[in-house]
Amino acid sequence: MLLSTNSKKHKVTVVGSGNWGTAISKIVAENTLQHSDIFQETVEMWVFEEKVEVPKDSKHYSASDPLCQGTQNLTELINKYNENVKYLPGVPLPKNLHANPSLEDAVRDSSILIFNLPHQFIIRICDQLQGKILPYARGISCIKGVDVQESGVSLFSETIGKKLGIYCGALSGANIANEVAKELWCETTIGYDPPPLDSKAPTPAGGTPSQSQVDIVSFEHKDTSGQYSKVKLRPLPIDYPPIDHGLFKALFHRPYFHVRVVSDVAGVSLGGALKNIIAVAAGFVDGLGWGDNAKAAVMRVGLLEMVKFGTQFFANSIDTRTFTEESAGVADLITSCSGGRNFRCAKLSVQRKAPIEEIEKQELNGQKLQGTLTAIEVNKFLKNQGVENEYPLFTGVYRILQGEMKVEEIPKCLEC
Ligand SMILES: NC(=O)C1=CN([C@@H]2O[C@H](COP(=O)(O)OP(=O)(O)OC[C@H]3O[C@@H](n4cnc5c(N)ncnc54)[C@H](O)[C@@H]3O)[C@@H](O)[C@H]2O)C=CC1
Ligand SMILES: O=C(CO)COP(=O)(O)O
Repeated sequence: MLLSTNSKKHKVTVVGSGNWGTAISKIVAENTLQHSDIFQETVEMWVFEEKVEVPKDSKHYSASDPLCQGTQNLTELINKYNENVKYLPGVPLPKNLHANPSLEDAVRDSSILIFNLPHQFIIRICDQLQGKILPYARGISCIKGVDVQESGVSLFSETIGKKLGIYCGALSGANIANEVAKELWCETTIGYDPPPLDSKAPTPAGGTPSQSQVDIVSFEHKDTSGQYSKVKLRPLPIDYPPIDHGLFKALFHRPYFHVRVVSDVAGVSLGGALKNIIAVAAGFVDGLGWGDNAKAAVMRVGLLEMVKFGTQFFANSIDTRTFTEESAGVADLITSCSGGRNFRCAKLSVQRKAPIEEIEKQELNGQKLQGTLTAIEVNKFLKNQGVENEYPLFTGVYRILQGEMKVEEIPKCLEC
């Protein structure tokens, strides 16, 4: 347990409750109990409410239980059974995790916000959150995707930060949610690098000002088009424990979930987004029965394209060693190309000769692929930049998804 002399405790909310959203909520709720001197024990998990039936093979199913009759609100089922019977079935959740269908209520008074939902939904959620969160909250984005707009591409950690006026870091790694939820050992990477503190702020006995002593720090986001936008970062009131690398380790590290905290938010975010395109390619070649060598070749070329993309478009903010040295890079690429959903659905789409969107609907029970959308979004950006041909694997995946290229042509496109 970390010792704290601060009078206020951090309240933590997880925005999202899918497969990974629920697994991360479990981890965080275990840690708020363990570190109850710095965190409020109850963790709020915002749930996009939907009607769900308790499956007949669930251990909770009983013909005499009114909650097992017909469809019920997912939040009620989660709170009654301490299990997300739809998105993380069979995994007991801590009792201090509270499923909340109201976004506004879930984030009220939370000083730490964890964003964990499919990337296509986050912008709308941020719009709904504006003015509803503590102005001095800090965020961590677990989202794997990039935000492509007319002006350029930005990381979701940046987009969230800009839209909500807060600082937001990122968490990503080789973390297939079902394995993590079963407490099988793995590693993850957290990127957190808030802006330098205002040196004019009063300092204790000549020391460096802590986050809580600074009035307002403005920091700049720059997207790939070179556009700057200023965000005023509100100070954390002095009575909270400071939010730093140590605090995030306390919040996320578990004996089965090993956390490394780094400063390279761009590397952590981009690695998680781009590897999903490569996992789709790996699934395609595996679907043809081409074996592990072909898959390894796709991964090699994909890793090079990840490094090139980071160097070309995020030169000022990225450390591309994150791709080769951290869980958020090569390790995530390997696990995703071995057993991730993007890989599995792409493989089935080739085997069944069916569009991948159809497989997604048939196989994932409401879970969402990120690689297919990301391939389309990244392609739009690369086209705008006039460099589509410099990324043959990313472009090949896009063309296959559009029906403009055959999976069998992947080797040809990698040689050109
Ligand atoms: N599942 C995994 O193994 C891992 C996933 N990730 C990443 O974490 C992020 C979240 O993924 P998951 O939690 O697995 O999600 P998921 O793939 O399970 O998606 C289902 C979630 O989307 C929500 N949803 C559906 N329609 C919505 C709407 N209109 N508005 C808001 N939410 C809606 C559902 O309520 C449900 O919570 C993604 O970016 C993913 O790439 C990262 C590591 C592991
Ligand atoms: O990101 C993941 C593992 O780290 C999961 O990838 P999928 O979304 O392809 O399952």
